[in-house]
Amino acid sequence: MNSFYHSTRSKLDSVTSKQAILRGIAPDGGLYVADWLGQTKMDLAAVCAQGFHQTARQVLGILLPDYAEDELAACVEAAYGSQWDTPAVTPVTPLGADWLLELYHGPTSAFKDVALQMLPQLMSVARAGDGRDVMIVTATSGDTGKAALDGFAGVPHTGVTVFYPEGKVSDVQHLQMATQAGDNVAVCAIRGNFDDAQSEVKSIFADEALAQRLAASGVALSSANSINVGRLAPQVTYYFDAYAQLERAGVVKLGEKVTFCVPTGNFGDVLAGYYAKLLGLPVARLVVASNKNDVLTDFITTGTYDRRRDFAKTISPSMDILVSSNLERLLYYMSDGDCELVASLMADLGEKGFYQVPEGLLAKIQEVFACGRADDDATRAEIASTWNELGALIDPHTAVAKSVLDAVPADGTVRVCLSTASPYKFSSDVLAALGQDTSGMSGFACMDALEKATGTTAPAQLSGLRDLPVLHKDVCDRAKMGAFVESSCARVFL
Ligand SMILES: N[C@@H](CCOP(=O)(O)O)C(=O)O
Repeated sequence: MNSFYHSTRSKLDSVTSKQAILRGIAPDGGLYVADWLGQTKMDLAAVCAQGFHQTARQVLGILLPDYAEDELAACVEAAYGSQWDTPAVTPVTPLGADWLLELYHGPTSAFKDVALQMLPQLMSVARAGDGRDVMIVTATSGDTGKAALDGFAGVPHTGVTVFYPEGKVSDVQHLQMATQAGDNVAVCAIRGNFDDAQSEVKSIFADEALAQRLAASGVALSSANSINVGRLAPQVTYYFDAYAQLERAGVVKLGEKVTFCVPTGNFGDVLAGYYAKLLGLPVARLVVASNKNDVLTDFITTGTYDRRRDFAKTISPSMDILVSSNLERLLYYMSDGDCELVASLMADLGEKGFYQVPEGLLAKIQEVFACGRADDDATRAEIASTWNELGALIDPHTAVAKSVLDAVPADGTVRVCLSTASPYKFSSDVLAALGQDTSGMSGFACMDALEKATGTTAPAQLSGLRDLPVLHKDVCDRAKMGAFVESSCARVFL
């Protein structure tokens, strides 16, 4: 069996998983995919009898086959250690009749930590055989940025540059990034939205002249976004581990199907669930939950992906995305590897702003994926009812998913709602959703009031932000992002 990755848009260029991780994105702008995905299955009975670490080693062993077992074992130990506030890493807890998969127990209080505590380990192993310095260039709508900064800060021969949309992340998300210390980090706000940042980052990766100038100094660029297969693969683990927790608790019988509801903008988190299904996890449905930027929900309903719509700023900012990168991978797998089709759909998206998939392809997608949307009012109502009726304090992204899950007709399956961030990253919106007047209150006053109102405690890494100096104040236009990356490389590596 071949164990290579290639682009979603062409099969000509085969690379190992280490090379795919180092590159981040394929040279033709496609995303790395593997035709052998799904040929090797996880042993579900074994998964149910073991913990998160062992499952992580096995998932990564399948998805990243050119890493040696001992390399992966070391990566897993380093990624999932005492920086997590629970040894379970991603515990599953009851949520009324459903279940909550808590993904926010890592150092930056968001699900991104599961992959971004791992990616620097994977990158370091891959880099050892390559020799170049690596600058990680990342676009964020709020959570990926801080998780990438935390993961890569201080990693030898590696730098990290993060771009976020000015004024479009929460106060806490902003401070998490703006206070990040480290000689190898750079943070810059951009005038625009997340899509502007992500599109420009992709243009930077495709800029051959820039690549040559950097190569002359021994520097290569890579990505910490879910376009990088090294970001995606670690996220598969928590789907299996959640299933194992439910099986051990007697909630599901071995082999019984489970539904997962995932709040998603860039489609990475829910695609990891699809990878888990391909690796043998009994998945009934993957429910895609959108906020007002409901381009994915429209697509799964109609087969037309149309980004020509107003970009909405919502109280779930990490999902404020209209160009959803990882859908490209799903199109590849669901079209049985039709690179030509994927390339033409992506060309349509770039040139016309929309594409329409063939009916048969849509039907295949709808067999696996359900969808729904929740606007800000529904999100606030869900935060309030989940707290008042179930005693669970959830963040706005989780509330979007919970609201969507509540609206999906019950089919008798056990249902798991992915909880992607700590509510304290969005203290003022969560406090307001609970009915408190937050006018005139600072973000930290809201955090304190939320603790008082609920008897819960903000993670120390969030409440401690108030004592840290702001180190990053750069703001630039989209057109200047390439120059910012180049100057970051010069500062970090030369
Ligand atoms: N929701 C993300 C946006 C980028 O998505 P990614 O999963 O591709 O990194 C964020 O919070 O930054």
